[in-house]
Amino acid sequence: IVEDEDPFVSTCTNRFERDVLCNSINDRIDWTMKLQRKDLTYCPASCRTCKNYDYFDSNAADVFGRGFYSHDMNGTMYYNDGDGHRLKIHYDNYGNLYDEDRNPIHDQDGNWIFDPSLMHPTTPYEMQTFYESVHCARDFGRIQNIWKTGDNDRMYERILRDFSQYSPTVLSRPEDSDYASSRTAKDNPDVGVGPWLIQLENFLTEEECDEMIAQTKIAIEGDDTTWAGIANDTEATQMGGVCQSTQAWCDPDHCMNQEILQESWSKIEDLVDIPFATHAEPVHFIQYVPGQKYGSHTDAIPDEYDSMYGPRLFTILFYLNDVDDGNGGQTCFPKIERAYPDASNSTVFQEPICVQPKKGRAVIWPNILNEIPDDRVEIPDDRTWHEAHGITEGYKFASTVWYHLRNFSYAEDIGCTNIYTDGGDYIEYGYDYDDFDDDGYAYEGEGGDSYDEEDEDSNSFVTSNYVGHDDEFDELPVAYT
Ligand SMILES: O=C(O)CCC(=O)C(=O)O
Ligand SMILES: [Fe+2]
Repeated sequence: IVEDEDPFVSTCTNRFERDVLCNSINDRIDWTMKLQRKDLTYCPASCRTCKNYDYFDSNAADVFGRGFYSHDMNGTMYYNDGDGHRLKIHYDNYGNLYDEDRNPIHDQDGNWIFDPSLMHPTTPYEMQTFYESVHCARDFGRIQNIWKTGDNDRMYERILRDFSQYSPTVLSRPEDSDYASSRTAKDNPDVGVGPWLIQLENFLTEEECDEMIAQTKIAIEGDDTTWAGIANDTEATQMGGVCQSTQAWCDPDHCMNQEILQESWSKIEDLVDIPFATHAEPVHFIQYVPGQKYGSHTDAIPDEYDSMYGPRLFTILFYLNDVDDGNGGQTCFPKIERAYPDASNSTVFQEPICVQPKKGRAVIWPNILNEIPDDRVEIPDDRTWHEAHGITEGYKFASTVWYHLRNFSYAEDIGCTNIYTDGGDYIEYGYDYDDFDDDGYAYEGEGGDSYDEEDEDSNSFVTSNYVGHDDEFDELPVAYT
């Protein structure tokens, strides 16, 4: 039973929500502990969330055959038998109903009354879905957005104004920004029009870059990969071949705590003016060897939009080593419009904007639009799709910092970021029925062997982040004149 002092519970004033709903969830959590999810010892995030799970409002005459059941505001369930009797009732994991003395309740045909809407999820997949939808639902009342409409533009403008030490270059900017008024696509064909895209030089020091490379290698090669969502070549193939690099997340307990990297984190926090510890995802590392590339994709993950921690506001990509011009490795933005008038004043399109990897260089771009309607419905910015060209020799090391609209570390603390924190497990447990046996238990071992296109809809992380389609390139940008 939950404790009143629990801050999560105190927001749930209705005993029904607290005791009936929360206990029913807790019952189920036990036997899914093998999934290594955090135990749910408190009420779902808020009463608002609980209300979505108000099973008991309906008149259930059709289930009972006669009479109906109901609940009072204290959360006690009643069976109204149609003969004027109102009995307290209970139910079990299978939705079977019991009277106050825990005897089965039968309908007039002698069948034990059962309500499927009360049935507990039976497979880890169902459990996981239920757990996440209730426990990890967005809580509008208590979890605030860190940005409002306009903050997106303001950040890039502030970077241009206040961070000359990084020699910022504008690769693209909104048509109507203050900055744009002095430069248009016409008089500066190199500048893209649409989303912000800013390049910064020497943002990370040599030492910081080397440390990140060292940490990337530890995450990829070492045993200590507790927080490493490694997507290797084999899995890349399963992901539709888009992401053919080796990737890992910086372990919050080790990698993120490295002394030398504290300076990097604080520089990033100064740059974007949003708390790093709360709103940034643990840093993501990428290693490329010849033959590997990263196909066109967006860093915006649709399923995150309604999540507790919200979408990725922007991406800061850091290059950790130099890659010579001729050796590939560029990050390109094929959808950003870049145009200039030719002799006859009609519009000519240029090649996509590309950035060459250079040690310490950073590029920053938005993943959501400047407008945040109602301060709650965020819109992904589809213009910042990007791809990384393959390299022809050596290595390319890069890292990405993703900031979220809402508090990521809070969501992490209460077990609501498992698509990240379980790392490689997201494939093993990746919402994939095929990974569970008939009794609903996850198969031992590697898992992830059954990922295929059909699973896309049910596997939010893998598909929405990594699976892009080459025909994205077929859309010509809209002319800008
Ligand atoms: O390596 C690059 O240039 C791009 C990496 C990237 O797009 C990502 O990590 O999401
Ligand atoms: Fe990306």
